[in-house]
Amino acid sequence: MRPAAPGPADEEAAIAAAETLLADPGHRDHPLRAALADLLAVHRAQQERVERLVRISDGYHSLSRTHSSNLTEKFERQVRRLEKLARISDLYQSNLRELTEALRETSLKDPLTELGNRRYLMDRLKEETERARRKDSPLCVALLDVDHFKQINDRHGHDTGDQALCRIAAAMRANVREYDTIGRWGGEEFLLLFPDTGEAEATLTVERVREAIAAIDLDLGHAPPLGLTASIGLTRQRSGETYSATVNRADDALLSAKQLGRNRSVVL
Ligand SMILES: Nc1nc2c(ncn2[C@@H]2O[C@H](COP(=O)(O)OP(=O)(O)OP(=O)(O)O)[C@@H](O)[C@H]2O)c(=O)[nH]1
Repeated sequence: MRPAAPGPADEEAAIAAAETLLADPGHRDHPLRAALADLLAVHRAQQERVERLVRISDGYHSLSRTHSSNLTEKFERQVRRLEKLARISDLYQSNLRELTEALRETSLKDPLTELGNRRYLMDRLKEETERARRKDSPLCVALLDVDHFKQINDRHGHDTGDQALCRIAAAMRANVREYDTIGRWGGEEFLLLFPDTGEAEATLTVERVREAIAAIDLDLGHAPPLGLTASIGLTRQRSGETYSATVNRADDALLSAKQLGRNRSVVL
């Protein structure tokens, strides 16, 4: 069996024993005393060197621990800052999208009647003309003009005129299909666009709209209710023609309706 390796307690006991021997005046002239003193000195120097190395190594470890925890904190701070920036940028972009959409809607809407405005109608006319051509399907266009509207303004005031326009817009909205387009062409004139619709069906629709307008009684409060009428010109787009040519023919039909006595529709 091998003897167990000496531990720190053995080392301390050996040093104490050596020191006792060296301090004993009885061993002053012993031939091995000088060698024992040298050995003890060498041991102490080595012990000191080891302790210094341990201190340096401990210092280095604690320094590197501090350094790496500083780096981790710095990294986490940067990540938090980036996350905040990403959130701000997302919010900014969604606000910008909403604003752009609101601006686009406003630029295409008539503020009084809340129907599409002339710019919107031009876009729709263009799109529907192209679609009708692609699909070889019928497209009808009508122009509607309120009768004697100037008189309404002159006799009852501009606000009553505005109210009349809103009621007419509502009557139009209530009497067309979901995929028809209606909008304010300008002043007291409106445009109706009937995709995938032949002349006969479109005539029925514009007549329904005209009757609904004729049934409006505008409450004036102080005077008997005010009746309204409108004249309508309707046409079907011809093969290969531009939408402005179609609108011009609808305008001619509207003029005829006015000339024939108003409150009627004419198809050209
Ligand atoms: N209240 C109001 N009036 C408007 C608006 N836009 C246009 N008008 C008026 O509409 C009137 C149109 O008059 P005219 O073009 O002479 O037509 P009309 O009196 O309807 O006559 P006919 O079309 O021949 O039956 C003008 O007095 C315009 O000032 C609006 O937004 N509100």
